[in-house]
Amino acid sequence: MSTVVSLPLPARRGARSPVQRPAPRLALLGTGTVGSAFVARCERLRAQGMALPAFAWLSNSRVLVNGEGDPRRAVEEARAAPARAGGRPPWVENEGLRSDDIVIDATASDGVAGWHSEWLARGIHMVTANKLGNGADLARAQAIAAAQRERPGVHYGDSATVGAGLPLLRSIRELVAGGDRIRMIEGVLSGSLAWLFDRYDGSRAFSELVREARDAGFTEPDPRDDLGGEDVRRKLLILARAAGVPLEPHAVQVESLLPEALAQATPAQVDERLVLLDADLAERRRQACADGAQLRFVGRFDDDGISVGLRALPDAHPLCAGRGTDNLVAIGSCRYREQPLVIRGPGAGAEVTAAALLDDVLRIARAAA
Ligand SMILES: NC(=O)C1=CN([C@@H]2O[C@H](COP(=O)(O)OP(=O)(O)OC[C@H]3O[C@@H](n4cnc5c(N)ncnc54)[C@H](OP(=O)(O)O)[C@@H]3O)[C@@H](O)[C@H]2O)C=CC1
Ligand SMILES: N[C@@H](CC=O)C(=O)O
Repeated sequence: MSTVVSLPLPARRGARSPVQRPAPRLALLGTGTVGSAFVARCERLRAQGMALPAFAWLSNSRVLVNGEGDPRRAVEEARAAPARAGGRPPWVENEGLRSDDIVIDATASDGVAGWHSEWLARGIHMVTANKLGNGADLARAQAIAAAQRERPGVHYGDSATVGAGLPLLRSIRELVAGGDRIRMIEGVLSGSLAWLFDRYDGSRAFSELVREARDAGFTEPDPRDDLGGEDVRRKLLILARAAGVPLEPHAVQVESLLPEALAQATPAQVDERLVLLDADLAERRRQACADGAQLRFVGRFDDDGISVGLRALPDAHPLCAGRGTDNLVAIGSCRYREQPLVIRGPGAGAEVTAAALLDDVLRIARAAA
């Protein structure tokens, strides 16, 4: 067997040597469910021979750890770090990032989301699972879009923010870029609520299932963000804005599942107050069954408005077809006028979300190569 070795071509006389740009590095914010799954996936694929940028550092709200050794150990170290007393998060003063590095936001932090446009403006790419960049105040989403316009080679990877990487955002952006107009988006956009209402057959209390969904990593760090409709509000805003409709959060009518005493609970009180969900949901389920219907938490955007809430849908309704954490979303447009484009698949969980983050990282790294 012969081995072919490619030798560098001699530089042409007088030709300028290409400027050596340092290789992009990864900086991970968040070492919880999604962040640790992201590191595990990177290191698994790296061990299989995939070329991936190296980690510069990893950080949570308590500590920043150098990622240049074994990033899995760095995650363990970060997760074991003691609580930090107040003040700014550890990465703020010492992030040391340079142009072309890639920040991965695997937090649910509003403060971190406030930095997205700042990093883009500095030529640092962003990849995010955190929906508070494009799914919170319109001004913040517009600042992110403006920073991207001003730095055309700098990327904002947000596939993980809706459908945990299902090709929802991508499809909408491609339709719009092709001259289509999005007229309607309707569907089940919460993986945890999809799982809860798929499982909720009356044999177990709803609150018990919420704990299971939280422990499985399907809910937001605070499950009230799912139960109150906030998570679906954010996702619908992200989709609507991607469709070119610049909506403010208050434009979304949200029907929350949270009783007042649970909505007002401190984080430490949430677990014991989850039982307050049970009576109302048991009654809604009983009524739905009597009517030959099923409960589904649905978001809808169209020319008449944008809303989020629990619906009792006939058993045969297409939105009742999802199983487990499936998201199931219909997109109506000028092109898809008679029959909507339908996208369905798992919409929550550490593994799919970590894969979506890594897909975005790889797209950026390959574009930069
Ligand atoms: N779970 C899922 O299926 C999906 C989740 N997502 C999104 O992924 C994100 C992360 O979710 P998940 O992993 O479940 O959440 P976790 O609560 O498990 O982890 C959150 C992490 O963020 C860290 N963090 C919080 N504030 C800061 C800060 N200011 N600076 C640095 N780190 C900070 C926390 O650190 P500490 O431990 O020190 O508090 C923790 O490590 C969320 O935005 C969620 O919406 C998106 C799609 C699907
Ligand atoms: N909590 C979210 C996780 C993914 O975005 C959900 O339930 O869908």
